Amino acid sequence: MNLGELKKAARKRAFALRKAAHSEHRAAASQALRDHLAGTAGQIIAGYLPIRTEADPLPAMEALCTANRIAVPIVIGPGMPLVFREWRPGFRLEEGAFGVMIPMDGAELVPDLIIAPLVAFDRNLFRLGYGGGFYDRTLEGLRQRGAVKALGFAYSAQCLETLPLEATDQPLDGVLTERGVFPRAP
Ligand SMILES: Nc1nc2c(c(=O)[nH]1)N(C=O)[C@@H](CNc1ccc(C(=O)N[C@@H](CCC(=O)O)C(=O)O)cc1)CN2
Ligand SMILES: Nc1ncnc2c1ncn2[C@@H]1O[C@H](COP(=O)(O)OP(=O)(O)OP(=O)(O)O)[C@@H](O)[C@H]1O
Repeated sequence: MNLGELKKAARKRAFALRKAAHSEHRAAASQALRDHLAGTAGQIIAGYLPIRTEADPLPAMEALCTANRIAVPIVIGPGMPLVFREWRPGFRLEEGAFGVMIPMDGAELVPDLIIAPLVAFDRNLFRLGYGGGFYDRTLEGLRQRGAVKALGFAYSAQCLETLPLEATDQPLDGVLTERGVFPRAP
């Protein structure tokens, strides 16, 4: 199998694991993220509006939005990094690329912290997404320009022993699951 096929196979396996975990641990994961970030102030935090069986960061985003500015990702085109638009509860939404909801109005913000959805992660905190390379390109660009932290948000069941990797894959700074922060393998 070539790399693309290996990634596709890992994605398929992890989707099934994520789906099972989502029905069992959804509330616990949302609460764990909320607890983990409690007390954060004065930051620009990129969350996301969840699709399918992604861990749900909305309770944390709602709790954080008074002391911080919250943004969500927007796909502006294939091969492009994501941009982030300000989000608050009640903002008018429209459907963007890939069926993801995006705010209709809101300032474009550069995040200090990115809460990244994912399909699978590994013990070295590498991440597998839907295959567009959007978070990889975004993190590469932001890391070149300054300090940005990337926190993966997932169910612990989405941890695979090894992920097929390529040179452009950007590691996360941490992964938060319903069981807390996942340790990087020694
Ligand atoms: N909630 C959420 N918002 C997000 C992302 C995400 O992963 N989750 N993104 C992260 O980048 C961007 C949207 N990118 C996405 C890219 C692909 C698919 C997707 O479902 N892909 C299909 C295959 C698409 C095709 O090629 O036809 C699939 O996986 O089956 C979803 C979102 C920005 N917003
Ligand atoms: N910084 C980059 N520059 C150019 N190409 C890139 C970059 N990052 C990723 N890519 C390309 O994007 C494609 C998809 O990457 P990958 O399979 O890792 O996406 P993903 O992490 O699963 O998706 P996403 O980040 O959108 O959730 C790959 O062909 C990869 O080579």
